Amino acid sequence: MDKIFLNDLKIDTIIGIYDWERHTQQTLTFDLEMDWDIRQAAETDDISNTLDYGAIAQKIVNFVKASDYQLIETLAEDLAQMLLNEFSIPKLKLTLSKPVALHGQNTARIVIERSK
Ligand SMILES: Nc1nc2c(c(=O)[nH]1)N=C([C@H](O)[C@@H](O)CO)CN2
Repeated sequence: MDKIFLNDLKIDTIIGIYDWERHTQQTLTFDLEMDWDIRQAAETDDISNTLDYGAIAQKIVNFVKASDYQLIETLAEDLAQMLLNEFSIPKLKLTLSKPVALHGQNTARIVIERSK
């Protein structure tokens, strides 16, 4: 299957389980891999025959900015379900990365694959 990628989408939002995280925005990074057969779009050169990654990016930004989850798991799951409902994506892989300070500056990351 062909893939359409949307990588390195950085969005500030409220996320986390600790008191300070409930009033301080943090920058999350999203990477999205979407299954899509690109041949019809390539033949017609028509945006309506493909997944518009610009429209998808805008939906992700709006969704994440309005959210205030505690866990990255919940955000990833709800975001994936929203994308499957709003767009004709047959299957997606979503990577969500969050900066954390555990032993120096680290990155926590979650990767989920979901399909319709
Ligand atoms: N599996 C998870 N573990 C942790 C999460 C999480 O969302 N999923 N969150 C935190 C804190 O919010 C942390 O990110 C603050 O730096 C800790 N563990």
